Amino acid sequence: MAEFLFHSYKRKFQLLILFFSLSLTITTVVTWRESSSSVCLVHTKPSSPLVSFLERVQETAFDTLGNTNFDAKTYVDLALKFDLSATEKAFDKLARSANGSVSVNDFNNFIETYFDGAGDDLEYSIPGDFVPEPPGFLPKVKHPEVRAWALKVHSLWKNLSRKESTRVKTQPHLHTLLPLPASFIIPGSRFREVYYWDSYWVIRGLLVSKMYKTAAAIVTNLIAFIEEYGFVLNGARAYYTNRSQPPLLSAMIYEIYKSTGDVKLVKRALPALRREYEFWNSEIHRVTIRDTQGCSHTLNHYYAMWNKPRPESSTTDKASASKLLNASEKQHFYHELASTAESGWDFSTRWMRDPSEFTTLATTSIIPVDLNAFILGMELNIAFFAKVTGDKSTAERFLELSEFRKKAMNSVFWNEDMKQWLDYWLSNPSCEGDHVWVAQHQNKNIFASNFVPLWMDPFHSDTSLVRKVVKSLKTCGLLRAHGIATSLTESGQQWDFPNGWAPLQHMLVEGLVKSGLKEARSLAEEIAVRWITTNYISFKKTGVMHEKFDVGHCGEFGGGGEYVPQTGFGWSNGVVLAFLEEFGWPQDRNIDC
Ligand SMILES: OC[C@H]1O[C@H](O[C@H]2O[C@H](CO)[C@@H](O)[C@H](O)[C@H]2O)[C@H](O)[C@@H](O)[C@@H]1O
Repeated sequence: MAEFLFHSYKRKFQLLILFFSLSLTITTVVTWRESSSSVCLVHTKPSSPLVSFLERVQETAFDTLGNTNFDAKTYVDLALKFDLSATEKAFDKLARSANGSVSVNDFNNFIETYFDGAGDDLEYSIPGDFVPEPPGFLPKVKHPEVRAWALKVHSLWKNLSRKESTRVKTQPHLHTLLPLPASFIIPGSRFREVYYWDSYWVIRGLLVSKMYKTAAAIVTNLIAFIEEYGFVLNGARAYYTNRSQPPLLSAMIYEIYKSTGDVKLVKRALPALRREYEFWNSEIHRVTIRDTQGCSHTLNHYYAMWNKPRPESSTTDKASASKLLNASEKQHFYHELASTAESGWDFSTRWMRDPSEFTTLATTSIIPVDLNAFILGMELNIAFFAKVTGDKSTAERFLELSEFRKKAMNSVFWNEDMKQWLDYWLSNPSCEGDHVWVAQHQNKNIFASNFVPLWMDPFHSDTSLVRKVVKSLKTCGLLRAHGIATSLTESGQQWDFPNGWAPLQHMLVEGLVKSGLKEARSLAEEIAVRWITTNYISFKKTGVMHEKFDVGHCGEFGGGGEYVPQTGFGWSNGVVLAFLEEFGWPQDRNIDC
């Protein structure tokens, strides 16, 4: 009887939810996530037949070629030479052994016959606004060696600039690469497509390089995502359509506008930004929490519309999930994996209930400090753009929203003892309605993200607050010989100690600088000098720019995580250029470890 009632209630509720889902701008399928303690709804996007097929190819590649030098992403980036049904037929005809492998020879022949290589559907394109030494480039960099290196970093935009081959547009069904209206800058190496949050720091670098058109082209692509999907995708691939990444599009447009005064761009972007704002505030990303005074606050969390292995890491995700017992636990874990990828911090102990157990990832049960700081920034930027375009009521509405969020962040995240903003763990899964704030649920572990609100105007303009935060940043253990560590936990995950990431250095440094406080600027410069030095020394040793660095060892790039360290690298280049623009490099300052 109880079971019957539960299922009939479940069906009615499901119908209700389906009705509401239709009104969401994103079309998702609603499924249930059941665990011993709760029943949650999970919104998921359907998979594309091409992506599902390429996952099978990836699986066979893994079984056939083994783990050495294996990168799962390569296989979902392959482009078909013939249509899917012909390719699938040939694949199904391959002779297999009991474990699903085929002979290396047969497999290689199949790949060669039926596919273009990963990245073959992209072409190098020298940006039209690139010049070897732009007039007015880095006027404060006087040291000849540093200047020569900065010019090399600037010239890397040529290596990282791509446009899609026309086939992507004319035969999109053969590609997982999504058709884009303009050319773009990629992060580098295996990341051969445009990425969302990486683009912010790429654009910061492009602005230093005076490449305004290249910067605007990137933004054009991201706006096109919103027009097509209702949000900015993690990256330009069919397998990234189930999630976004940290929302920084409005910040990109703000920076471009500041450099160019391009009102036309602002006008074009505004409706898209409002749509993006709706996406981040739709049911799946929204959490309501009541504070100790009884005030209700609305904040946001990460939530991917996916509960299967991530196609670009399918073999890895299945292996990680293998210790979980049932299908529902696996689905739950896959949902958390994809939601963590939405955070950009994939992966980190920050998101794990038990830092020693990867399968305890619980990102959707956390209200993250940095995400809410980014959305606060979005509210302020939309208000600013509305003002620029003469839309007074929108400007007022978004300013009011930013006030609400600031209050919410103060109530939910701020910890007066630690002088940091702390992520908040929801006491029950985020699917279960309103939450009541309790002090023990602030995550007391130290992460660089605990300082990200400083990047936002309402926080860095508060002098007494900045003084406290500066003290905390200096003493909390994150400040290392060669930059700010991501966390204090050495887990082997890439968004943990001892790795330092360019975006984290930049947000903290810029927040300190913007406060206008002398002591904050001097800490900012100290961090920037350490970071520039390690980037430079590693470049001298390896000839390339790296994706992440080991902040404990001068000139050493970072490691850990699920793929080998990558080079190129968009955001590292952007941050080095932005730091050199801000602080310069005097002739008499050595650059050495
Ligand atoms: O292939 C695994 C994951 O790779 C990406 O994440 C990492 O690289 C991105 C590009 O530089 C970066 O934005 C992200 O912060 C990194 O952790 C990708 O974004 C993930 O979705 C993907 O699963």
